[in-house]
Amino acid sequence: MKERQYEIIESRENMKKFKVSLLQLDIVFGDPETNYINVEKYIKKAVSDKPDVLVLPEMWNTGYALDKLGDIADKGGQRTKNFLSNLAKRFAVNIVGGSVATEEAGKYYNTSYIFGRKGNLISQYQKVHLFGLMNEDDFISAGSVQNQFVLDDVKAAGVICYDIRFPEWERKLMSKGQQILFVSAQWPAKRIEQWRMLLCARAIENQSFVVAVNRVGEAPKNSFNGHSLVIDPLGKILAEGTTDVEGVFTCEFDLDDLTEVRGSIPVFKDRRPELY
Ligand SMILES: O=C(O)CCC(=O)C(=O)O
Repeated sequence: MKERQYEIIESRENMKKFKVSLLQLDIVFGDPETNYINVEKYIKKAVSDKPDVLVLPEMWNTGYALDKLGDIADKGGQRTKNFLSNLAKRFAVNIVGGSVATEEAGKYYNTSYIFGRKGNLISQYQKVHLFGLMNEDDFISAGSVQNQFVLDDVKAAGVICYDIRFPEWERKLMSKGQQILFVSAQWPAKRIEQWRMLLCARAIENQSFVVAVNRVGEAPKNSFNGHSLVIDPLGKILAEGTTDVEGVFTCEFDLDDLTEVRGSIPVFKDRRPELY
């Protein structure tokens, strides 16, 4: 697999910067050993950009090898938690750990772990909306808990892939002043235009930055072509991984932009939740 260092599409001076590194990786189907090695390699590469946070894709330990979960799901998420905690601490970087297949008390989950710069577990989340088209609901149990967290002093929330088709869920997550929505995905190439549009809509309606990582590469039933995105609160794409080779791209944005956008069109204040 070739590697590509992505370009920063937009970076301005003199702003309250927040820097994100997106790891738009390939995932080897049903092969956690190879995937942990590859993720570590790309985390080491990404930290040279000195990001505030690293973001990983969905189900990066196993891919959607759902019928093998009995052998390859991470029991209690222990391996992944140790792995991400050590790397977060070693490089003093926040990590939005995408998601991994985990086993908890005989059930399987699509689980995300968020770590702070000291290697501390900040939040964990089990995917709430399971994707029947890829038979996820036949193998995986749904979570029911929100994923809101603070990275340094930045308020954020996280969801996984199919969750972005449920704007009610993102609205709920983003309604307490969250500034960034993180999304980790394995979103197939054939619906990539929907991915782009849904994410821009989530950014506009929640007046927040969206940082979304999608994988590249092939799985037995699907092809993936990245198009990881960083989107500003007006829905403008700041960075996009438009190539289907794996790599890291890093983007900086100005959190102060939120104040202006939220001040000029105060949608959270103007909502009529009593009607809907
Ligand atoms: O909603 C879609 O089109 C893709 C969702 C998906 O691939 C997933 O949730 O894993």
